[in-house]
Amino acid sequence: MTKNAKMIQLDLEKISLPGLDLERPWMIAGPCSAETEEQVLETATQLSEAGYKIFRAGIWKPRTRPGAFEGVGTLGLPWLKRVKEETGMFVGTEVANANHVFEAIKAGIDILWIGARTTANPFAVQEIADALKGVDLPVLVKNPVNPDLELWIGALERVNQAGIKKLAAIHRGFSTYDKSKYRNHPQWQIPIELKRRIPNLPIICDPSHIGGKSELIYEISQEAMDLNFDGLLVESHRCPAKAWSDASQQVTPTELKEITDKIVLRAPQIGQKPRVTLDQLRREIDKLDDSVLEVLQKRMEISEAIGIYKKENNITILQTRRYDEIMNDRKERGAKLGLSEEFLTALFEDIHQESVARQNKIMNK
Ligand SMILES: O=C(O)C(=O)C[C@]1(C(=O)O)C=C[C@@H](O)C=C1
Repeated sequence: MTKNAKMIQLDLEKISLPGLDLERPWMIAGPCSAETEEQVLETATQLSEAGYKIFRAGIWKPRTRPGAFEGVGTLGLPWLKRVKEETGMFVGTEVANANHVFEAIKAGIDILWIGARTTANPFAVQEIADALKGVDLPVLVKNPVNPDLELWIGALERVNQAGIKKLAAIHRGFSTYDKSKYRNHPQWQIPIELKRRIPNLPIICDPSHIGGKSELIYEISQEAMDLNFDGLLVESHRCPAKAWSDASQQVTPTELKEITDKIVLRAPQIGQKPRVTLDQLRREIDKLDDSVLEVLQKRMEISEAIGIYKKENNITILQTRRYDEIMNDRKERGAKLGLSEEFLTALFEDIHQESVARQNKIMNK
């Protein structure tokens, strides 16, 4: 990701729903999938009683493997209509093709979103964008499954160019092959960079898909709020254990209420008073970062010297045993300093990659 990449201009309007003042954090809650009319209505009623105003339910579910529950399809749309009529909630669902868009609009759905697997496919996004021409609904675009910010921005641009101005992004984390505590790694730097490049674009976090487990929803939601996200899209089911899809990441409406009540909302702007100390702290960080840069530059110089030695002596660039030794030692010593293993792994992986790249240049000069 290039940090000095251009700012993106989107023609955006504040997201609004008739009669609803969207306050931070906007909450969109409901089951992963609409399963039965009764399950939809009961979950919505419980959520509405807990104070939530926007209901979500998946009608069309792209599943990884065939044979899994793929959603009830258009059969579920009248159930969402009943949710609107009986609870007064607004309703939202995911669309993955033009037909879904037409059906959802016909059924009076208030909010549409594009899922991660769809965002990864520009043809599919363009088809949806074309189907949305002339529509004035809020549309949310999830990040693509792979950590590709340009692809995410491209999807937002396609929808915006179709005339959708009530646009927001949903951060649902990124697929990884590595084992981690997350189902989809948050890679917070990507939504942060999105916010930097399109400052007026609201971003909602989907802690259910990032965490993959109900126990992680609170900490991910809190982190999103501390990063000044605008809202949360959370999966909630009347009985998570019996859910037909994503059972482990759903919470009951009561549990969701406990989670949201615990979230601390911090001010997005820095006030006048703490400014002095904040400025001082920032100067200290500036000085420390100078030292970090100097150390990195010195390390790369040494790496280049090793590169010359390797070239002259016909030795391969990659030395896995040494790399392993470095990783284990830095993680062990870093842990004693209170630095997380995840952070150190990513840091030393990046350093090693840059070091290898420099030696590669020398080798092949
Ligand atoms: O020790 C070496 O051989 C180096 O070139 C240094 C270094 C590193 O940057 O840490 C780089 C490449 C190797 O795979 C292992 C380690």
